[in-house]
Amino acid sequence: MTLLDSLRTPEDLKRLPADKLPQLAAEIREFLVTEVSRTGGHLGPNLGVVELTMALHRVFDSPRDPILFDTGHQSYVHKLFTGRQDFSGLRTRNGLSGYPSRAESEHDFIENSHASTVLSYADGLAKANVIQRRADRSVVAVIGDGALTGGMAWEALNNIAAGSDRRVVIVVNDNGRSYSPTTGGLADHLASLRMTQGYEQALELAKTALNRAPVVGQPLYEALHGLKKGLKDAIQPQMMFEDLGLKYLGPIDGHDEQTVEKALRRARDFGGPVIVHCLTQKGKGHAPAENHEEDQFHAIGAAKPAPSAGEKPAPAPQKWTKVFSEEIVALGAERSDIVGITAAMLHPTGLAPFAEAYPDRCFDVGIAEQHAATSATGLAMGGLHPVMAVYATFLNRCFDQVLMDAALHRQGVTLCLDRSGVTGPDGASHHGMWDLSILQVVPGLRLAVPRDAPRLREELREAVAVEDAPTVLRYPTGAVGPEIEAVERLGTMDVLRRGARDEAAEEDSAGAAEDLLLVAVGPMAQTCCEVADRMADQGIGVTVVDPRWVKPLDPALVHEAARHRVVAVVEDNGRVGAVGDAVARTLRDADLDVPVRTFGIEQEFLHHAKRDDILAELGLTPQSLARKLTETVSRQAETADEEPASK
Ligand SMILES: Cc1ncc(C[n+]2csc(CCOP(=O)(O)OP(=O)(O)O)c2C)c(N)n1
Ligand SMILES: CC(=O)[C@@H](O)[C@H](O)COP(=O)(O)O
Ligand SMILES: [Mg+2]
Repeated sequence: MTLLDSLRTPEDLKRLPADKLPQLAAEIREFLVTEVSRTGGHLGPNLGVVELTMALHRVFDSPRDPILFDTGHQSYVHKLFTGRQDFSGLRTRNGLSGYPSRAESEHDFIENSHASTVLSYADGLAKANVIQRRADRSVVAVIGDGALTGGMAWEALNNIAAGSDRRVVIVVNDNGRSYSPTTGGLADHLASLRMTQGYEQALELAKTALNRAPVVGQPLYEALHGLKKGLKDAIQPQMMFEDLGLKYLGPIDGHDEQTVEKALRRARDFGGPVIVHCLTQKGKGHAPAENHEEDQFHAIGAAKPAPSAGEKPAPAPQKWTKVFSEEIVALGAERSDIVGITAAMLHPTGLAPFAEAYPDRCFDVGIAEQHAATSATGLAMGGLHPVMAVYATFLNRCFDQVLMDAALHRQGVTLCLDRSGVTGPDGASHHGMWDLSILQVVPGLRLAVPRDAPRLREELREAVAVEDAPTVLRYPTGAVGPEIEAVERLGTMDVLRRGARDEAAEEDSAGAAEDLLLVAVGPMAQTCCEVADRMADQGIGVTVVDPRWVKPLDPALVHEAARHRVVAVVEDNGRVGAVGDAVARTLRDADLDVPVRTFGIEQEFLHHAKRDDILAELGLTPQSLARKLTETVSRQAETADEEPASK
């Protein structure tokens, strides 16, 4: 049995003799590399917090002292110490979440994987401890250097610093990276603090050497120490955290478990807000991760089965991100006013090639989507056309900036939302299921949902041509589907299939020449064409249209709807207030009394599982949609033949 096998609770860890901890750390790293390489997940961040998490659970008494993780992608080791060592189903249906999960353990608190929130939770929990006379308890918040570039973190620090009687231990897990090296003035300051660790070590060496030197040694060491203080002040003009009124401990080696324990005990016993600045390395102990320049194995995919002997590996499918990446580089060559903005996700959003081609025209603002959106508005006011690439779920973070900065000022800012719709293994706070709803209320904003690669290219070009309103494109994770050519374009809307109802069918009393108008939103076009084919086999006439721009909808949609018995809208977004509701409202406003059925994601928080499995569970498959719509059309046909038209 390994040491890791013997651990079921944090108490088991506390009982381990210190001299066993290096062996335990090695076992944990071997476990993480083996398991996460197979399942996929955040290998690099978790390899970087092995000793740190050991020390946390040996010093504090979780969950009495909550141990909180910002973003939560680095909580695998915490899970190992709190009774969860079966990683076989990590990030899959019914398997362990890749983030803390309150359903999994009392030791878990924050499930939201949106960065920079942990200090606010800690502030609240610490205030609750004081009010409820639990002031002897500590609240521990682990925040990465990347998450520390998010504005919320500084809002929280401002409040935490004001509570000298509140036991908040802030552990800065500083590995110098988000995905890429962390950017900005704060990152530089942290880097300069990291430098002092070098000074400390050098000084320790000097002190040891000098102490051996008779007589002259001690005074010389004092002089060196004074020099170091001067140097420190020179290099770090302001110890920012201490100026905020926060006790600062560090920087310390986050991989020296005993040093971390010692610092955490000091912090715990301080009795007020303390920052413990730990220097760590993402991917620590696994050379392929340590040496991975792009992101040190921040998030790796599940191992793919090796091709059988003689079998040629299938060509990698074209991904949505790659299509965007290529087109924005092409646009950058054609238009010198186009600039790129990322919130610490240069590679994952596909902006890296643009940044490589045009380094002066691409800005990584850190994990700061709110700043990104308003800075983009400033760039537009300054005569440029910014293209801001973010994951769809993180658009939520900057909704007010899109509304009251970009849209209110009618500025030509283009947002490209990757990972829209159901994403899958990252769970509830990562599914991009909100944007088609929340953006409906932004006056003047234009919203496109490309169905395939040519339409992404085409609609991106249409978007950057708009200079008096924000424009948005959204596309899903993973591989792009087959290209679907239109049979007709009506305004901005594409007709993909005309109903194939048998010729004998006359227009019914309601004037409907066709049975069903199927409005396919973006990539759901492939599913909807399959639905049309299935229903055609039942003799049901289905017209499939792709609006391309779902805001504003083209008036041609109303004319098409008037020729059909039923209208249905299928989208990969929460149903409430999304395109389906927009279509229904538009038809009502046109006094068109045609029934509208909307299909999408029920307005609930979705668990983690594979994207296709979740879409199937939601009924967003050709089989399920065809069955439901056949029933609807049949019912409507009976009703229409019984009642006079009211159109
Ligand atoms: C608001 C928000 N934007 C972007 C992301 C995507 N994201 C996940 S982890 C990460 C980097 C986090 O860096 P850091 O806080 O330093 O943690 P580390 O991975 O280095 O441990 C980013 C940008 C996110 N989770 N939340
Ligand atoms: C934690 C986080 O927000 C990201 O690391 C996310 O897990 C990446 O998702 P993709 O794998 O889709 O890029
Ligand atoms: Mg980091």
